Amino acid sequence: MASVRHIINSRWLFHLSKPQIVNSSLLRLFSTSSRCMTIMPAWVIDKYGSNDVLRFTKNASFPIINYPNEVIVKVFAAGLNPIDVSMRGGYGAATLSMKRDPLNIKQSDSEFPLILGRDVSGVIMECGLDVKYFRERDEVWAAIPPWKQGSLAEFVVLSANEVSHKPKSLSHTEAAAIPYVANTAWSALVNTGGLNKDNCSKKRILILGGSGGVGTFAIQMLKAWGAHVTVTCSQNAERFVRELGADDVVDYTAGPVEEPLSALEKFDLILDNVGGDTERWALNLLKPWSGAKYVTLVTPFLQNTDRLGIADGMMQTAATVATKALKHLVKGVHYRWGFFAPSGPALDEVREMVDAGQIRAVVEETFSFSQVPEAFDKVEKGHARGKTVVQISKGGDDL
Ligand SMILES: NC(=O)C1=CN([C@@H]2O[C@H](COP(=O)(O)OP(=O)(O)OC[C@H]3O[C@@H](n4cnc5c(N)ncnc54)[C@H](OP(=O)(O)O)[C@@H]3O)[C@@H](O)[C@H]2O)C=CC1
Repeated sequence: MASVRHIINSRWLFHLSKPQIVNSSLLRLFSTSSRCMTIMPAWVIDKYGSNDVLRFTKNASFPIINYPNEVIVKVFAAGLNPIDVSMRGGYGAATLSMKRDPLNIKQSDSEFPLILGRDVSGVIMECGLDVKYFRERDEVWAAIPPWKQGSLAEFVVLSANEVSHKPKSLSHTEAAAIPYVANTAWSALVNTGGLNKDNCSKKRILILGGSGGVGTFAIQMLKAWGAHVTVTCSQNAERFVRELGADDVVDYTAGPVEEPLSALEKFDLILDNVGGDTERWALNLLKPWSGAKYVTLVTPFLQNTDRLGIADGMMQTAATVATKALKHLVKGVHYRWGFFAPSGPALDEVREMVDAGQIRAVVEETFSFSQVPEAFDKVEKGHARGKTVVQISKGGDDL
C-alpha cells in the first residue's frame, strides 16, 4: 500500500519545486470543488506566553488549498503533545517561522494568530487536483508539522503525503492519540536507529521514559516486532507499562537508575525520552563495537536557534552533535539525535499494526473543544500516562 502511494505521489515533486508559479487567482483551480466558507472556530494564540494567551475565536481563517497535493481535513479530534505547551511559550519560533510557508499563513509576515495542536483524526473535505490516494469523505489521521497551522480548529490543511487512512478499529478520539508520537518513534527507531520489523527479534532495547506518549507507543511497536524491551518509569507506572508489553521495568524514583540498569545485559539501542543527565551514563549501557545506538529525542536544536539565531544556532548545533558523536564513536557506540518527521506512509504501516491488534491507543484523558486551556494545563503538569485528546467537532463516530 505504502509503495503504491509513493509512486502516485511522486508527481507532487514537480509542483512543490515550483511554489512561485502559484498566485492567488490560480489557487481555486487546484482544488476539486469550490468553497464558500471563509472563517471557522479555532483556539489561537496572538502572542507567546502561558495558558492565558489561548483565545477561542469563531473567526479564524478557513484553510486554503495552496498546492495541488494538499487536502483539507475536518477535525473530529486533536491530540496534544508537550511541544504544544512549549510552542505556546515561543519554543522554536525562530526556526519554525523560517519554515512557515507564506502561502499557508495569513498575508502578514507574522505567524499569529497561530493554531496549535499536532495530531488530527477526521475526514477529508476537499482534495487538491493532484491528490490521487485520498477522496473526499475518507477518514484519515495525521501528525501536523509544527511549522503548519494546527488541529485545534474545525479544519486543517495538510500535504497528502502527511496523511494516512485512519485505522478502522479506532474511534477518532483514540486515533488522535497516535500520529505525532508514532511519527516521532518511527523516525527515531526506524530512520535513525535502523530498526524494523525484520531485525528486532534478538535485540535488547532500553526506553528511558516509557510511560508518556512516545514511550507507550514505542513499547508496543517494538514488542510487535519481537524486541526485548526494558523501560524506566515511576514506580506507580510499572503495571501500566508492563500491560503494554514491557519485559523489564526499572523505577527511576527509587534511586540512581543507572545502577540497576548496569546490572542488566547490555543493550542494542537506547531511546531517550528524558534527557538531562542521562547522556552521562546511558551510553555505557550499550554493547560496544556492535553497531549499538543511543538516540535521544531531547536535543538543544530549537533552543539554540531561538537563543542564537538561525545561522549561529545551527552552527552551534552541528558542532555539539559532531563532538558528541565522535566522543562516543571512539568508545564503539553511536550517538544520535532523533526528531519528529511527518510521514503518511509510516502511519499506513502503523495502521496495519493497530488494526491487527498489536498497538492500542493509550488515551489518558479527553477534553471538549471548550476545555482546551484545561487540556493544556493537564499536559503542562507532566506525569503523562499516555495521551491527552481534545474532541473538536460532532460528527465523528465516537462524538
Ligand atoms: N525531538 C523531537 O522531535 C521530539 C521530542 N520529544 C521529546 O520527547 C520527550 C518525551 O515526549 P512524550 O513522551 O510526548 O512526553 P510525555 O510528557 O507524554 O511523557 C514523559 C514521560 O516521562 C516520565 N518521566 C519523567 N521523568 C522521567 C525520568 N527521569 N525517567 C523516566 N521517566 C520519566 C513522565 O512521567 P513521571 O514524571 O510521572 O515519571 C512521563 O510519563 C519530551 O521531552 C519531548 O519534548 C517528543 C516528540 C518529538
